Amino acid sequence: MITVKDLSKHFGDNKAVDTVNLEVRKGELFGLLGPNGSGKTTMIKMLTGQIRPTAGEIIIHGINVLEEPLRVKELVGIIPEQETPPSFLTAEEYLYFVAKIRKLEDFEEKCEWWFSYLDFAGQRDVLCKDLSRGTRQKLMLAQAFLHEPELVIIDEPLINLDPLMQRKVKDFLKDYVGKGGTVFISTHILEIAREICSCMGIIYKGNLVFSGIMDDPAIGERPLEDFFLELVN
Ligand SMILES: Nc1ncnc2c1ncn2[C@@H]1O[C@H](COP(=O)(O)OP(=O)(O)OP(=O)(O)O)[C@@H](O)[C@H]1O
Repeated sequence: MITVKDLSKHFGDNKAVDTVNLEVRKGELFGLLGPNGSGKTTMIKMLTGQIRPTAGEIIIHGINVLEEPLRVKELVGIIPEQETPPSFLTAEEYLYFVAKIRKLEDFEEKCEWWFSYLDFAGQRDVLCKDLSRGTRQKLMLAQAFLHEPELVIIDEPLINLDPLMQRKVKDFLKDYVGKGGTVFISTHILEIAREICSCMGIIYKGNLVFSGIMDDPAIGERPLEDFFLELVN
């Protein structure tokens, strides 16, 4: 589903991402882990066509992201880091707007499902600028999954959500990949990865220092935190 070859992004002398190679297969819930400033968001920005790499190649669903960014954006659901929906639309207007762009026909039913599942129907008529941060994140999750894309890429999926909503989103993500979807998340919260991801990559100082399944023999019986700290210290 995602193939990354020799991918780099340098900001001057800062090698934010440096010659990363990565494969994410269909049906995986892949977690990109790493300490602050290690290159997670830079990776996601390149995967989603928000910034151009310094070097390397990204193929998503057989499409070259650099050559056909719009085709990739049509196929993929995206939640960028700390993204906020347009301030001048209400929550419902925003979802309907996204549904129109995605050319969905039965969108009212789908929007209703999201309002109900994430329990924010009461805020549907509130302008996005006046929504709480958690409700904005619910809206961003709804818009990313509305067209049921084959791949969803999310920078910090559970940010600003309370424990109940975190539980619901985790269950939803596991269910989504169980039905054949693919989800790529970045997080610096190891417990999230341990709980929901089938595979993970660990990035440190721009280098991918580990990539494998969650019960990879290299991790063994150690707590994930110990394994992580050995790699990033
Ligand atoms: N637009 C930019 N210009 C210059 N440097 C940048 C830019 N964006 C990111 N960087 C640098 O690239 C490195 C990686 O940053 P990035 O945001 O990808 O890390 P991260 O792993 O997502 O961190 P965090 O967990 O703190 O969000 C950092 O050193 C950061 O300062």
